[in-house]
Amino acid sequence: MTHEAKDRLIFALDVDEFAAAEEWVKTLHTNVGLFKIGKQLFTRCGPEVVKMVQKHGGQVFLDLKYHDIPNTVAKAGVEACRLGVKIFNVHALGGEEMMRRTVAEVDAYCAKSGSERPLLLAVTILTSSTAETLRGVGIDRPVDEMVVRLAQLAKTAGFDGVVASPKEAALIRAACGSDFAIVTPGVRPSFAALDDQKRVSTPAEAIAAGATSLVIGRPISAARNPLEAAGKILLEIEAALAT
Ligand SMILES: O=C(O)c1cc(=O)[nH]c(=O)n1[C@@H]1O[C@H](COP(=O)(O)O)[C@@H](O)[C@H]1O
Repeated sequence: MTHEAKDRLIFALDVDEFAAAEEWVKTLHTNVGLFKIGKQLFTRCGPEVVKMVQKHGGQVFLDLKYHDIPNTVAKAGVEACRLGVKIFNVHALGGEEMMRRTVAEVDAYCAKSGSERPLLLAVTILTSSTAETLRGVGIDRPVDEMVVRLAQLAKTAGFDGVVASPKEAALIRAACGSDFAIVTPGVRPSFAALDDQKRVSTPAEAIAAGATSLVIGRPISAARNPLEAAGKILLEIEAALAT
């Protein structure tokens, strides 16, 4: 496998125990470059679990989806830098000022400390949401319009990319240009179940639409042979990159 494909595969460590997380990292690190630590695992285990992934040679996507007043999110972002994570994210719905302040404080911290600057991603509209979900919170716009609008806002604020459904990757690529990262969850290889995801694509479709990395959890963790499932996904990513 080339590093190219492996570094585009992000495994969602959606487990509640340190030992289970470590087992996954040991099992998958040959086929997976980045491990996503989300709210469940981080709330249970804290920064120690970030260090554990790094100790095994994996890189960390800290998926805490910050959404708060600008000062609070910017300061949380600096703490994410201090942990040495490769990627962290916020909700684009937190607004332009929240994102701008975060970029400014992260840049200042990294310049001063000499640490590598993480990739800053903004979540657009969650892949579990539909037009009905948006209407329920008073947003009467179509999902794809909101996604593009939030992606453009993130780019204007200085963010490196977005988290979005692969269904909207092509629209984001067209609106935000070629050097903007598009990280897509909601990816389901043909061998996997949909679970609670609603707007999904296969790995090949996601890459062809312009996704730069894929976040995949249950299609790997629920597979009979998870390492083999990750390997099949890598092959699909490689084939899509070659076309
Ligand atoms: O930010 C995310 O990672 C994320 C955003 C989104 O819109 N949808 C989404 O599913 N996710 C995350 O991506 C992962 C998807 O996991 P699976 O559905 O098991 O592949 C979960 O950890 C979600 O929290």
